[in-house]
Formats: sequence, C-alpha cells, structure tokens
Amino acid sequence: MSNPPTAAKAPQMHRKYSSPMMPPFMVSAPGKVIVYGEHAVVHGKPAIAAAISLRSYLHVSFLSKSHRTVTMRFPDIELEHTWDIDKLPWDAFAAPGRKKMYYDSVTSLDPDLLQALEPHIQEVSPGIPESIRKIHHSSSCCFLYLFLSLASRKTPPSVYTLRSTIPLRAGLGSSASISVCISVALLLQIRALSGPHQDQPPQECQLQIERINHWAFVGEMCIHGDPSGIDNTVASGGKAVLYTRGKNGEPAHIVPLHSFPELPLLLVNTRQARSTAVEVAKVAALKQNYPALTENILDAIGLVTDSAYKLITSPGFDPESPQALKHLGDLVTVNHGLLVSLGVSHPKLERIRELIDHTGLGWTKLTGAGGGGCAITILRPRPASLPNGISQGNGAAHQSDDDDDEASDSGSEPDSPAVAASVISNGTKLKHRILDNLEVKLSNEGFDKFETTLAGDGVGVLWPAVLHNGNEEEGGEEIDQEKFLRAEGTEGIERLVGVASARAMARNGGLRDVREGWRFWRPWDADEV
Ligand SMILES: Nc1ncnc2c1ncn2[C@@H]1O[C@H](COP(=O)(O)OP(=O)(O)OP(=O)(O)O)[C@@H](O)[C@H]1O
Ligand SMILES: C[C@@](O)(CCO)CC(=O)[O-]
Repeated sequence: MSNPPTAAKAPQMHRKYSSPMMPPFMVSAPGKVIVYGEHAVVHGKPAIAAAISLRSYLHVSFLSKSHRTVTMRFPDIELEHTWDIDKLPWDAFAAPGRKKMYYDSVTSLDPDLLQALEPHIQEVSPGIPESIRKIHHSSSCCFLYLFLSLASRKTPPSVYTLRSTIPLRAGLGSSASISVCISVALLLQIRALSGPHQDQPPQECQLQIERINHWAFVGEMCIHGDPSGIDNTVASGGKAVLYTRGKNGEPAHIVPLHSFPELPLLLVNTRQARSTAVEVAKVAALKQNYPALTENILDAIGLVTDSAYKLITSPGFDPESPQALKHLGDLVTVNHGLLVSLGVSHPKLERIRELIDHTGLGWTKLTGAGGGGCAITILRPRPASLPNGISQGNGAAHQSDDDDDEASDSGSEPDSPAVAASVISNGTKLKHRILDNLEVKLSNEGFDKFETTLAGDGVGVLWPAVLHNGNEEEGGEEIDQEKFLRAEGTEGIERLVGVASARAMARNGGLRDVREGWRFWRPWDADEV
C-alpha cells in the first residue's frame, strides 16, 4: 500500500494535481463521549472526553479535468449538491489580510467570508422543510468554509461522499467527526500533512493531529455557535483528553490521557432530536439569571472532572479494580445529577437511567449537550461484580457500598434484584441475558442501544481506497463511491471499509477494532500502526 503524498518534504510537488488523476482515498474520524464535564467545559471548567468506535467515513474521488465541479454527497441527511468551482468566492477568501495558510491559527469565523458564502449556501436544497434545510446549510457551510480556506481555484474536480455510523445530534460529536474528516481530506489533498506512517515519531504525530484539529474547530464553528473545541479535539486525536478551554481566544489546555482505560460502554440513544447550540444557550441563560448558583454548579462539575483525572493518573491506577471503577461510577452519578440541575436532561434520559439502574449493570449519565441525545453507562467489568450490593428499594435495584456478597439464582424476572444477583454464579452468559432483556425493553420504548468501547483511535487514512483483505500480492479491491453508497447500515459500511472487530476480539480481547489497511497517527504508541 502506498502512503498519502507527503509534500512537506518535497515542496516542488506542492499543490500539483497533474495527471494521472489522484486515486480515490478515504479518511475517517471517531465520535466521542464526554465522560465528565459537558456544559461546564463551555464555561472554562475541565472536562474529560474519549473517542468511541462509532465513526464517520469520507470517500474522496476525482473527476476528469473537463468537469469544473465539486460535489458534496451526504446521504445520511439526504443532501447532495454540486457547485461550479469557478463560481465560488475564491477572491474573498484570497483577499489581502484574509488569506489563511494551512498552518495559520483561525480562532473565529470571518463574518465577511460567511457573507460571501451565503448565496452558495442558500442555493442548497431549496423548497425542503426549514428544519431540514437548516441541517443541510450547517453541513454545507462547514464544507464550503473549509474548502475555500484550504483548497484553491485550481483544485481538481472532486466528489466528497460522507457516511457516518454516529447517530446525528445525539451528543456523540457527529458534527466534529465530519469536520475532522473534511479537514483531514483537504489537508491531505494539499499535501500539508506528513504520514500517517509506521515509525512516525510521537511529536510529529501530535503536530499533524493539531493541524487537523485546528481546522476541524473552524468547521465546528460553522455548525455550532460557540463550541468549546473538546469534540473536535477527541475526534482528531482519539483516545481520551482532559480539556480546558482557553480564556479570551487563548489556546485550550489539552492533556492527552494515555492511561485512560478502554472500558466497555453502553450507549443508549433517546432518538430525541435536539440542538447542541440550544442546550448551550439554556445554560448561558441560567447563568445570566442566577449567576452565583449556576457558577457553583459548574464549579462542582469541574470538581467531578478533577477527581476522575486524579484517579486515572494516580500511580498504580487499575481500571479493573472494583474500588477504582466504583469511584469512576459514583462520579458519573454525581455528574448526571448536576446536569439535571442545570436543566439539560430530558424525561427520556431519566427513563433510560431508571431502566438501566434497575438492572444494576453500571452507572449512567447523559452525555454531550443533553435535552435528548444519548445516555452512557459505564459497565461493571466482570460479571462476578455485576450485582454486588444490589439491594431492594422502591421496587428498583440500586447499588450499595457493600461489595462482596454472592447470591444464588432465584429464577425470578430477569431484571429483578434476585436475578441480577444470580449473575454472579452464572457469569458472562447471564450478564448478556440481562443486556438482551434490557435491549428489548429499551427498543419497546423507542430507544436505540449500542455497545462500544471507550478510548479508540483518532483520524484514520486509507490511501488509496483499496483493501487487500490480507493479501498484498493481488491488486486488492477498490472502494468506489457507488459501493460506499450502497453499503447497508453500520455493519455494511464497516465491512466495506475493512473493520473487523470480531477478528480483533479474538486477538486482543475486544479492546480495539482491526481496520485493515488504515493508518492512524497514534502519538501514544507510534510504532503500533
Ligand atoms: N452524517 C452526517 N452527514 C452530514 N452532516 C452531518 C452528519 N453528522 C452531523 N452532521 C452535521 O452536524 C450537525 C449535528 O450537530 P450537533 O452538534 O447538533 O450534533 P452532534 O455533533 O451529534 O452532538 P454534540 O455536539 O452534542 O456531540 C447536523 O445538523 C449536520 O449539519
Ligand atoms: C455541551 C457541550 O459541552 C458538549 C457537546 O458535546 C458543548 C461543547 O463543549 O461545545
């Protein structure tokens, strides 16, 4: 497999797109969950977020020079639009004082550039309902702002096809993930990135990730009003970070958490649409009306994050130890309560929490902006510890601090405390029975359940978009745009792009998906690409 063109070392090749046509290539970026600290992070408190295994995938293909068009195909939101490259407002973006280089720092959107883009955004999806049109326009604005900032008038005609396995507007950073994909694709096209390749030193990996993240933040600003930057940071670099927003345009303080445990995570989507911008504005209004009270709640959320950070980075931290997990779980519970008091929960999130609490499977909180979206549950690690200390209260199971009592199978209802206790004697099989039973209940109430792993890879590159299925001798199978569009659901997309989690499970205990042919910038273990 060849590497992406790395022009940093060959300046004479810079921005040269002559024949033969560039091969199609793919990039991908993960979604994220905020484990602790959402909303408070907007107001300068620390938060911890981690990448998840759900991802967006962007396929870039090139047309012959006779076309002078750029096409955005975003079927997840039923958006497809083609612009004439020559009619885009290149002059506005290249005006003296406005032109940005790929290494420049852009911390806010330029209102004049937004105005120059406006007619090109307005021509997208006329005559559809306003609520959907707004979504189309956010994605178009993100794409066009980045395209005009990073590409040039001479850019080759191209088609950008994006599909995501991350549910939209669910608190899982779908917008950041697409911003990262668009940024990395454009940066690769203009040869402003080096690698990813084997043996790339960690500092060099970090530099590429920062460059991508920087532009992804610009894309995020086009979609959100006032993002903290935490989502794009995790979608770019992967794994997990402690993130504190910079004050007055200063850079954010980002501490990569390389020791963050790759914990199994239950994710439940309320399927209640909401907008991050609206939820963030709710908290801003609360702060305006009740400044001292709101500041205290935000401070308390910051303390939750601090406590988790101290634990995770303490010497000898063992995520498998029941005490450590209980500490992380208690913090999840407290964090959720504080978010409820900020007014960003939703009855559906509370219902999910009630259903999961009843099983004793783990600790649950809303994640992301709330107001709908998703809940996360940190699962107890070993079936043996699953029902520890479950006791009866108001008909629901809840955890006590008492840890080591065993109980026997009573044969009652699968989610009753007695049956939860029986998991100890029946191990993993029963844990899965409880999970299956929960899935049915959640699905009956219209919720979607996903099982994922925390702390995965960041940006990935498949250059060219060819998979060899383990056989480097044969030419391999090209992933073309049509195959990508035809792939059915998450499973179909993952199969097409070479994700083999089952194989990985057998090989490494399910800790990391295997992504055949894909390369990643992994500053935490630069050799293991
Ligand atoms: N698969 C996709 N295809 C095209 N556009 C997308 C896709 N996923 C997200 N977007 C864009 O991102 C917007 C969703 O952003 P929003 O911040 O509301 O949700 P989120 O990023 O999933 O949640 P959060 O920010 O709380 O984690 C959509 O309106 C759309 O413009
Ligand atoms: C609610 C919020 O804190 C998290 C969104 O995923 C907003 C942000 O950080 O931009």
